[in-house]
Amino acid sequence: MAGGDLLLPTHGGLPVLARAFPCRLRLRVPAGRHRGAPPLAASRVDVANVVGRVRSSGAADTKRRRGRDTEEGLAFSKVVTSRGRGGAHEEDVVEGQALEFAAEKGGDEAGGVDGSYLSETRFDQCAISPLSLNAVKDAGYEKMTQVQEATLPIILQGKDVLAKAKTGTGKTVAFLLPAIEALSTLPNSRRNQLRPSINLLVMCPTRELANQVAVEAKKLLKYHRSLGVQVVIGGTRLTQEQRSMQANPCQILVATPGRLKDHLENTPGFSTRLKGVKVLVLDEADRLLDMGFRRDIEKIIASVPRERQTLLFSATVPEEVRQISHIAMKKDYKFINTVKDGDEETHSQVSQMFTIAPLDLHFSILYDVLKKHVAEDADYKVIIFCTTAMVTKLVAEILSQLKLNIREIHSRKSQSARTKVSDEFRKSRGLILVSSDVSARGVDYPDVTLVIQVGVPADRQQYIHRLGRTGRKGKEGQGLLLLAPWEKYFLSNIEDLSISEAVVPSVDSNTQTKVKDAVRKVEMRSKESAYQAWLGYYNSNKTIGREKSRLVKLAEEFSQSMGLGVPPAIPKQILRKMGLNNVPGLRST
Ligand SMILES: Nc1ncnc2c1ncn2[C@@H]1O[C@H](COP(=O)(O)OP(=O)(O)OP(=O)(O)O)[C@@H](O)[C@H]1O
Repeated sequence: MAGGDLLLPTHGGLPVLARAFPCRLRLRVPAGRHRGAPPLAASRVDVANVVGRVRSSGAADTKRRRGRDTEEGLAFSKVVTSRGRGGAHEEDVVEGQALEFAAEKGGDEAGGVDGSYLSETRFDQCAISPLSLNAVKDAGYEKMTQVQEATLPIILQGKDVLAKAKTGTGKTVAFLLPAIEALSTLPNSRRNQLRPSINLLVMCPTRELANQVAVEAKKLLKYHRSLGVQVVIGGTRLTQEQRSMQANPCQILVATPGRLKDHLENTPGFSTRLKGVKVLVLDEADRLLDMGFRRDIEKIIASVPRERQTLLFSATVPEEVRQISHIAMKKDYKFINTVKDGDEETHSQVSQMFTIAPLDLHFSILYDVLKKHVAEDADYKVIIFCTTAMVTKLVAEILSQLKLNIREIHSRKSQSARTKVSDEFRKSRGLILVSSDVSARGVDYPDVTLVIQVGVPADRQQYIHRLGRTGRKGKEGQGLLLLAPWEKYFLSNIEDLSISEAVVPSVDSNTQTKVKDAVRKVEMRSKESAYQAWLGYYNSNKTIGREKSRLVKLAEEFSQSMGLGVPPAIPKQILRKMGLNNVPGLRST
């Protein structure tokens, strides 16, 4: 950074970004863009003392959906133009009834800076069983969160519900608790069979999230001795899961779509067990209903009884998800939106910044920001999101060479390694997790201090969910989006969020040399894989992948940033799969 000064509003703000950027920043305040804040009196303030908020307005109208194979660098994305945001009221016309619950500011609760995620209603004021109530107490929950308060009575009535609530505000308990209540009233005979029916099926897009949901379910089941929970997520041999389901069949199943489909097709008696489903939950519903998972989900829905209760939960519910929610829910479902009309989908206590810098500076900037953050906050806990599994691996290797305390998680790691890293990161501080989108949604790592997104996220939703790994339960957090100049177009998708520009840090030559050395030490194979994955990811990006000759030039820039004079060659069949077999400038093997 040019050692610049910070132009800040003087009306307040959080001293949080100082940790990520203890150097001085220049915030760009777009003219006439702030809303709902007192007039901004810009003054020069050291960023180490205070960071202000800058609000922008305008609605993003372009939403993207992507396939789940981005991890392999073979993603596809489809641009869908919605009718605009804040559509809760329009949506009444489509189907279902929209209910809005204003999340007004509350006091400072549960250790957070913003208690607004909690309601004033205590669990013991609700019509839930003493068994559940005791478990809720043991879990340390006293008041309900806003989304729990808003959805519980309606779910207990047996209604289908589509619920939207910001990240980290307790949606898991919101669907699990009433679903468990519904199960606990089923006649005992159903539960005592040798191979009992599955009565509650929870679908999650990732293995980590499925495991986490099962852990939360176990907490709530503590006193419901006759109810059990099981997870089927893949990553282990199918036979192993089959054996454990046979040895200890449970009424609650948490699953990822691919593996559930495998069991439907290959596990004797499994489809019969699914005929007992009373409640179906799609956690991260918009993700499960997008093109990457849609087919599997449709098949799963066709395998459970039509007469059931369905609950769809997410922090983001784009218009197109409302349009297709009839795939899963009854016509008279309730849409419960706890994000107040006009409020942002992200948390106000999370400061968001973006930086636009040439690709060849990204590793140095990343190191610089991390070094400063680590030095400022002994309790640091950082997640860095990268575009693909292989780019994640590369970034983790570079940062490890630089002696930072790095862990790595993505789809190419074994499930046991993923679980180990995930458990460690949940419990620890002083760690940096470099991750692909396997950690983007739902995973609840407490006290993450900073989320960095390197490269353009798949879509607006993914940006919001990744950012949502920090600032959970009303706590402070920071987010940084690091883009190359040609990725700047993405900002129009998030221009309604409170995100401000930070100028490019001026990384000193010592740091640059150190980073170059670290990059040089990384194995060639990692670089080759990262290059291939990078090309696949951006090739499938509707904006960047449109012009192939430009894409090839940008990929060359990426390969140079890894210190390679000549971009690596790519196997012919992979180039063909990407539709890049005859593009000049690409080398093939
Ligand atoms: N009533 C409550 N009081 C205090 N803490 C709660 C309460 N309900 C849930 N929590 C805790 O809040 C945290 C966030 O919950 P959860 O992971 O369900 O959030 P979420 O809304 O599903 O987030 P995401 O959108 O990222 O999936 C968890 O640690 C959970 O244990």
